[in-house]
Amino acid sequence: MDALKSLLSPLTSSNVTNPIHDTLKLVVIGGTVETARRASVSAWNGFIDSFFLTAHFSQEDYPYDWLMHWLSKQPAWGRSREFDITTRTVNRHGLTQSTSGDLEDDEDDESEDLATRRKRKVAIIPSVDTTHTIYYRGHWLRITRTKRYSDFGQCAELKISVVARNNDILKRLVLEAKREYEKDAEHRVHIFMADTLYGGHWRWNGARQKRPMSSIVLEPGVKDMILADCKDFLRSEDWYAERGIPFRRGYLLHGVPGSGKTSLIHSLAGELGLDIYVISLSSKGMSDNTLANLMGNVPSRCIVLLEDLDAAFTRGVSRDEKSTGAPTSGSSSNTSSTSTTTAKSKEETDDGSTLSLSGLLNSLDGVAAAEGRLLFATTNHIERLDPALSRPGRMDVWVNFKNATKWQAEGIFKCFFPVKPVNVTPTIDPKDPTSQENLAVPKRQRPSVATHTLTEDEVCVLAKRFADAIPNDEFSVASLQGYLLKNKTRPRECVEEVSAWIIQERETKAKLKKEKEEREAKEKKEAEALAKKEKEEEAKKKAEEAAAESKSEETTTEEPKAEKPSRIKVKKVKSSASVKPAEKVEEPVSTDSSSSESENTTSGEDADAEESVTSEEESTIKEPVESAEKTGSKETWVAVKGHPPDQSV
Ligand SMILES: Nc1ncnc2c1ncn2[C@@H]1O[C@H](COP(=O)(O)OP(=O)(O)OP(=O)(O)O)[C@@H](O)[C@H]1O
Repeated sequence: MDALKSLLSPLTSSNVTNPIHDTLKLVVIGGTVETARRASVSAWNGFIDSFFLTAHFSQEDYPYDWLMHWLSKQPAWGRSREFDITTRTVNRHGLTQSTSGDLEDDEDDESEDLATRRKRKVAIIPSVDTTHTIYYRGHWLRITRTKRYSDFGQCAELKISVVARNNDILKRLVLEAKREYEKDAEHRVHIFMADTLYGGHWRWNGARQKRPMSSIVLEPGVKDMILADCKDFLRSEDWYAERGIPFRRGYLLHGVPGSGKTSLIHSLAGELGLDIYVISLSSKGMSDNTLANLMGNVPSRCIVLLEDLDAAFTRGVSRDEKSTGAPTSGSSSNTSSTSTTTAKSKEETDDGSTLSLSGLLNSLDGVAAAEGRLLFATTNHIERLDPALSRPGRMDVWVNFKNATKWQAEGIFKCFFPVKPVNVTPTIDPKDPTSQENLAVPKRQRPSVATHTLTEDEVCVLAKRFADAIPNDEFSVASLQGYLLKNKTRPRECVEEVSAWIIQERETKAKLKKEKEEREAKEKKEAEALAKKEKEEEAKKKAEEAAAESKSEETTTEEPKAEKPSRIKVKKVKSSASVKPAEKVEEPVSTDSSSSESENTTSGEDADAEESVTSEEESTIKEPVESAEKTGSKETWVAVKGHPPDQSV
């Protein structure tokens, strides 16, 4: 106490006028005030916290999305005084729809260019680490958005605090947010992509508009069959449980590219209200563990899509022949493919992908595999799949997708040119193709589909003519769609010009086929040459190794048996030379600069002959072993031949 008094005395004594003392006085007073302030703030926070209920929502889980979506619709959220402005609206937290904070450009768009640009919406999101207060059902909610760094990278978190006796208000808030989110998501399908980093997790990839089932044109009954099967499965959980059958169902969609496999899955997801979880088995870093992790972490009701199932096994052949699902096909057993595989194998194993067939099978129906999911797998090469993979229980329903039939051609034409004209702008003369082509109309006035007026009869007649012109099973639906897209505003011309298009397509196909064949032939030739070269190099290497080995044996046998006749050693050299290429024996001779001139020009066989001669000579020369050791292995070899360094010089 006395010490404190003595410290403060210079400050309190009235007769001190020294400026240093004044400064000290201020510092002490300021420090005391600040300490008091901090203490009171902390006491207040403690007091408040004892009344507040706080909930945390992590971006990694769905409630975060529901709440961000709900918040995006609150006026107070949009009026935040500290905010980020972003155009990156494709975002898991639902800012793809208009939010209360969005900036809208109200100007009428005059040009097509502007109409396109206008779609880029500017959104306002309250910035991180600031607290916002929102009034909700008689309570003030304190909301803070923070960012933290998790194992999977950056991760946002939402903290909501409310003064309340129990957590009913927070429960109501979460449920309301969930309902609103689901209502808005009704028209979209959420896509999640497998991320193989950090042991495998799901990354939200966007929400796509639902695709109506009517836009998928398949042979009659196929769509209905699949849809009915999926629906039946989803409501049969108890049935499966009663019989002890794992509640899973697999669909294998196989066939030509561009025939509608992916589109059908997208459309089914929309119809069934399920999200899609996409796994690419050939992606970098995919392993048994990663796949098991991913499969174990899908929600109970969803579609899991394994795209291009065969691709994983095409790689797998070179990765681990024992454990992959690739049956040994004719093509893979020929020389060229083997050598190509060998050449690629290093590159493929380097990416850390170690997926095996057993790993894949386990993740599909092992004990840890998720239940309640619909598994869809697509492939263009069903013949490459292992039968174990496609057996019932793993793939219960198989659907073959072929090139377009006449029936499909007619159907897709009708999809493009529906009977009723939609929102036809009166200023456009539908019969004038040039005015139809000009679709640079502002979005609000622009019809959602092509501007044409065709009666039902006209559409039927045109569709029939179009289908008649299309050969069965030659063109994919995707290529027909491409042609129709080019002519989306010219239905009549589209039909008239279809024969010319077919000829052109055939020519292009033939040209591409020829180019492909040439390329393949060239690649095969190169691969064969490479394989031959590799073989030769390998043989050469082996010969070199054997020669080196025999030489070292010779050296080691020489040391303890320095006194023995050297004929034995020579015999050894001779025997090794008889199985290896002659030049290998010659090599040490020719590189030995201290050897005689005749040695430099001697062939391998000559060398052998010479060796026997020199060794006989050598038997009469008692060479000190030490001198040979001093000059290294080559010189030792020479010494054996009777040319000790001191003699040759
Ligand atoms: N049967 C179909 N009905 C309607 N549209 C189709 C059909 N088949 C293909 N398409 C159209 O062709 C395009 C490609 O289709 P999709 O991606 O579904 O084919 P895919 O069979 O999955 O091809 P790939 O095997 O190459 O992945 C899509 O834009 C789709 O609209």
